[in-house]
Amino acid sequence: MPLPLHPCCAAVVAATPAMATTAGSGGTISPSTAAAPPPRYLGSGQGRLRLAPAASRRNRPLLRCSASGGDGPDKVLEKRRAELAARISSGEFTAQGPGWLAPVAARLAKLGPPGELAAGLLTKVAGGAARRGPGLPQAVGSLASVAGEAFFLPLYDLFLTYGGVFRLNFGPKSFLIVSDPDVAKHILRDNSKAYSKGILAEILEFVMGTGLIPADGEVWRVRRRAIVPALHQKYVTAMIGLFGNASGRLCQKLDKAASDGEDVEMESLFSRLTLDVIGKAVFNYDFDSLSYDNGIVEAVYVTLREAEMRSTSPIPTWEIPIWKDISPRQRKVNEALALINNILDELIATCKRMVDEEDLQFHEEYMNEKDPSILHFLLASGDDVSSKQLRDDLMTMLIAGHETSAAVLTWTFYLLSKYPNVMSKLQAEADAVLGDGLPTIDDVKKLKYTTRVINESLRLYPQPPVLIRRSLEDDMLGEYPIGKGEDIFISIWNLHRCPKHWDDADVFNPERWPLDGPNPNETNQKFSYLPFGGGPRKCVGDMFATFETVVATAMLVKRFDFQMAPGAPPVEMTTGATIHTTKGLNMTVTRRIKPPVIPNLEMKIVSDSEGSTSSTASVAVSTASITSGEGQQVEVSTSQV
Ligand code: HEM
Repeated sequence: MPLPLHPCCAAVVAATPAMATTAGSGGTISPSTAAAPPPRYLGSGQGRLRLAPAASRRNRPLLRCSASGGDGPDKVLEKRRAELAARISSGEFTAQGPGWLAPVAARLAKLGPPGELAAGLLTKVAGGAARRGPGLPQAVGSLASVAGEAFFLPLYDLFLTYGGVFRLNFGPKSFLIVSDPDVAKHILRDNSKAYSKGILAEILEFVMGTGLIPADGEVWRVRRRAIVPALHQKYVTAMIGLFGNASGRLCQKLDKAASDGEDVEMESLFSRLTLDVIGKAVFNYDFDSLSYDNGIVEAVYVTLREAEMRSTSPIPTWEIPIWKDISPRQRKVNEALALINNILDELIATCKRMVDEEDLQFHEEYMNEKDPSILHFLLASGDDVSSKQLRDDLMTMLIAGHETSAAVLTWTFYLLSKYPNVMSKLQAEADAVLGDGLPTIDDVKKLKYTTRVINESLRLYPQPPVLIRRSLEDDMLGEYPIGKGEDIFISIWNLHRCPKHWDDADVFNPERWPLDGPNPNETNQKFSYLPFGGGPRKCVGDMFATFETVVATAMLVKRFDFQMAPGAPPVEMTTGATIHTTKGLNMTVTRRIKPPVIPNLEMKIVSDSEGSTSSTASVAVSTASITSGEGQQVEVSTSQV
């Protein structure tokens, strides 16, 4: 999920010409340019991930837009929207038929009456071929018309103009863009059998094979039934220790950076954190990427970046017969895949031996204490599956559970740096709930505000921002008939920012979710909020991912203050399966200062009958305040002794 990697957007990006925008700190929109080399950050030298955001991503053919600068995301989006809205209302995007049709028909019409007749016929035939339902609103896009935008941003503006279902024509390609909650529910839940993963499955085949995300039909049904039980309550609860351990290792790294006065690039650190977690959780492999780089970590990233590249490349060079064997890039990818597959095969073999030697009593909440991984559960359950399918499933979960959680943490910390009042509430909760040891399940249940922060971060930055489907038969989307073979993008970004559904849709406001209310999900939000999808193909790792991100966030904010590093490049978005930054999330991390205890002594002199004196002090620890994030005064403690 572009990265098509997770469940979704590969196709969006593949099908949509690469576009780029950067908004600088002043909130202006300008074509993206390579920035000056960023300052030195922890992880920027030796030991930095090869996917290093700063250098290598700058040249990647990804879609970009800005999320930041001093103005914060809201102002940038507002300004950009105003500009695009003006262009939309000028008719720039409005199409009467498929995008390519209008210019061709116009040229034919210039040829006189026979040409006019041909133009009329062409419009009729092509209109039918494009399966336009009556009145289905249409927009036409081109590289030039939306240059400088990330693909989901123009989709938002077009949604405001053309409505919850419209057709977007890009050259000869055409997509249906869905931003209406009822239509999303219809596709994802009520009539889900009539839709497949379409282009997504094609692009991810090289890495996920027929793993759960790209799989369709019977393969998907069988694998889903085998895998879902593995993520039972006891397993997810046991994982909390793993989340705490990995987050503790990250804290140590940050502690060192704080001592050394080095800024840190948080996006790649979050990527390492979630890689370490998912490796252990899915197949009991310790990547230990937070401690050092090794060949396998490198191989995982080569593979991830390749999937990302394929999702954004207009020409599928990897399918050209000779090229794919001689291209150094493809050779590297093949080597990386071979390495990962070998390791997975070894892990499967080791786990099989463990299961064989075990005095096995399999039951619903079965879990091996030494190896609680999903792989162990699957083998112990007697899952009758080929090694290739098992490998595909493990690889799929590795990718699905890694990039998404890392992206959620990245954008959460970005938002926290912009909203210091939220940060201080979060820190107050972490102080109150967490002790010095690792968090327990009871702690996690008490971290209600932290959970709301994650819920709200996922609303503003859904990972992935778009889901992909293809219609397998004729259907009705609301009032519009559609044909078989339509490629559909369900824009979670649009649903999550729809001004009709959300007050102050662009504002990060965890308070919109009451602490004592239910955890927001697609059902109680009527498909206006679907961070984990919905219907039968809903994410299998939703609870896992929520606990993981809650534990990491609480542990980090309890120990450190986070601010954007001075002089750091503005935070810009690139879109793949998840939303990445283009140049990393460069932050200054400082150990939190414990509030000074200021005794408020009211001395009373007391004389006893023998004339000696003593003093009693009623001591009140007064409220201390420290300066947080962006200069805001934060109340940190009040207590009576
Ligand atoms: C915050 C982190 C995560 C987010 C935001 C997220 C989001 C999603 C979404 C939106 C879908 C639906 C895709 C679609 O309908 O096309 C999905 C599917 C899936 N996710 Fe996640 N996910 C996360 C973490 C995880 C984790 C940790 C795992 C594994 C342990 C995981 C495994 C999967 C799988 C296997 C599917 C495919 C399910 C199917 O098609 O039956 N995800 N995820």
